[in-house]
Amino acid sequence: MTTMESLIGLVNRIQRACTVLGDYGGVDNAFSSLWEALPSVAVVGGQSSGKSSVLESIVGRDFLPRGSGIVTRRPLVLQLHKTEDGSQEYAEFLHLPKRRFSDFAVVRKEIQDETDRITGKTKQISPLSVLHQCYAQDLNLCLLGLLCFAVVNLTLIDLPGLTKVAVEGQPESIVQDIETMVRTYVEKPNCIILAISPANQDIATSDAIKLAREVDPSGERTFGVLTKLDLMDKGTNALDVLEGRSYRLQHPWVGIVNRSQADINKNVDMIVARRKEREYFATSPDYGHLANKMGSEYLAKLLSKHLESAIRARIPSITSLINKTIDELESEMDHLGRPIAVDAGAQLYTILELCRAFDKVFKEHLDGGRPGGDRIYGVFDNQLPAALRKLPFDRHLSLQNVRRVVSEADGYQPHLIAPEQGYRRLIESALNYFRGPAEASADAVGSLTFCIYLLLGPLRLKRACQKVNCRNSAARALIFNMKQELRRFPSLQAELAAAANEALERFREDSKKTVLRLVDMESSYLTVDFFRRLPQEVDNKGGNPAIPANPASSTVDRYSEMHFRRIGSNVSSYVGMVSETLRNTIPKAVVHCQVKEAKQSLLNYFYTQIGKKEGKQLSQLLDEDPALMERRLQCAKRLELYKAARDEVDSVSWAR
Ligand SMILES: Nc1nc2c(ncn2[C@@H]2O[C@H](COP(=O)(O)OP(=O)(O)OP(=O)(O)O)[C@@H](O)[C@H]2O)c(=O)[nH]1
Repeated sequence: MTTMESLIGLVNRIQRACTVLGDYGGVDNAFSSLWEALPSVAVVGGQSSGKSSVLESIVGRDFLPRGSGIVTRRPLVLQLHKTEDGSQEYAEFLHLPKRRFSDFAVVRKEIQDETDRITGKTKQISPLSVLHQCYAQDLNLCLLGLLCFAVVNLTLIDLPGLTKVAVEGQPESIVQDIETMVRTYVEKPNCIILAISPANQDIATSDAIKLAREVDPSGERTFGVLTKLDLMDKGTNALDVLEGRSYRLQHPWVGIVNRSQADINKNVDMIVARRKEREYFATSPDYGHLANKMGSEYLAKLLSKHLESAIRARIPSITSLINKTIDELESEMDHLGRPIAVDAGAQLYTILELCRAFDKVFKEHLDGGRPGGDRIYGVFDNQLPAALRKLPFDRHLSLQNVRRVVSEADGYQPHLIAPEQGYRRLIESALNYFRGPAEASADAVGSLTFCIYLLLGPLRLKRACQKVNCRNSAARALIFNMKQELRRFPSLQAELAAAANEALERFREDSKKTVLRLVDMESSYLTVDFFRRLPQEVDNKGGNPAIPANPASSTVDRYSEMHFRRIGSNVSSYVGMVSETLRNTIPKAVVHCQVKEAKQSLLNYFYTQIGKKEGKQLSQLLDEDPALMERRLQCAKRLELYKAARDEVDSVSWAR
């Protein structure tokens, strides 16, 4: 295969891919228009100027509806392909993908029918294009010899003719509508314009030239084609135009003689028509000297050369466009996640993977770098000490209460030396107050649940991601991916949330029991040392408490106010000591029972829950949203096409 042929194949395949993908020009598409990077040829001109006839000549096949009045009512996108030697020629339509037409008369009928289907049998026009592909055996030896120079497989676009007035059956806006539609094709910088003007009209009135000049002021991509040379008034000729004197174009004008309406009616075939055209120029007294630069064959050759250089010039931008699209598609595929496996083993694997990812992110919440863990510390550092400080020991150890409790404990026989029972009762009832804050700490560490919400709450995705330390972009990506993955499977997500909450609830209960036990332990055995070290009763007359009092003198004051105050203050320091201990041990117990446990066994818990499920239940957990599945399929299809296009670009050798 020559370089040019690979290039041609590439262009055609990419164009076909674009059309299939809906990346066709004019359609606003996220994948930006690859189509626009590829050259094509559009015929533009007034109504009945001979556009379809010119196009047919280039193709070398009779397949387009031609005639007087408005014939072309929809843009026709035509791609020419070369088939393998020996295989039959055929045509295909995008709207009939499986059908091959080998009779070109039927092709013409199908174009007409398809146009009628869209526009009705009216004189209305439609901007929807008909994609038509023509597969010819060997374009160089094409039936009529017409394409003998046309080595490039052309993509050609036949457009409705420009008009000046709306005729019966057409809306007033039609003139503007046609112009707008034609403009959308020809204003693209990749569009090579065949500006068709009939020679039997003054070139100054040419709609084609007018429009071409507007969209291509430099004339780089405009080819002036003068049709109907044979219909000029006797004694006149078009030499001024053809030799560039009337209106100069960047590329030379090409004169054409197409089949007349009479020829069409008589079914004059293309071989005959081309021969007649050649004879016309060869024998024309006016154009004889230009004969080798006139006619359909020459036009095709000119176009081929131009197209080749246009394609070459565009290759770099096509490559980068393809690569950009592939990148976009790949990152979208990453977000959409892998397709779900069908067999139970792989499904289980997917689920367990997600559980693992969930567990990992959850741990990161606890260990730092993510919100959640800090809340737990907040409980230990603020909430617990504040609650401990607020306990009503002042009231409990008021003189009045101490006296009452001690007296009640003494019963009928007041204590002799120290109110042992009274102390115990006072301390025990004071210690009871610790139960509240202890339990509350275990509850507050329900922040673990908050972490679960951060992870699983469907609406919190953005917020959770925002909360993640901005500097830590890898962590942000991890949580985003995991949430994105989980989001695919609402049932699994719900199941995970339920399992996590259930596990955390169990850990919380356990932690509550443990902290209460800590408090109970404090009441079960009092620190003897504390009491041993207590100074003995001192003389209430202002004696130094550090100096042991004389027991004989102190008995005098045993039931005095000072005595009870001292008891209260001793109990208070004991309780203070316990409070200090609990302030340190409650966090340990909570972390041990809840946080550590959650970190260690949440995953196991998931595994046990999931392990109980049967095959069918597993697939129910992976009940992905159908819209997402569809989106992934589309993406994958596009990706495949674009990758194939990239491979083709890569495989084209640019050596001439
Ligand atoms: N004698 C002669 N007739 C021509 C020539 N070119 C086109 N015609 C006739 O002009 C009429 C219109 O030709 P088409 O090829 O259908 O023109 P068109 O511009 O595609 O028309 P619309 O699609 O309707 O705008 C037909 O009857 C053709 O036979 C030519 O060079 N010489």
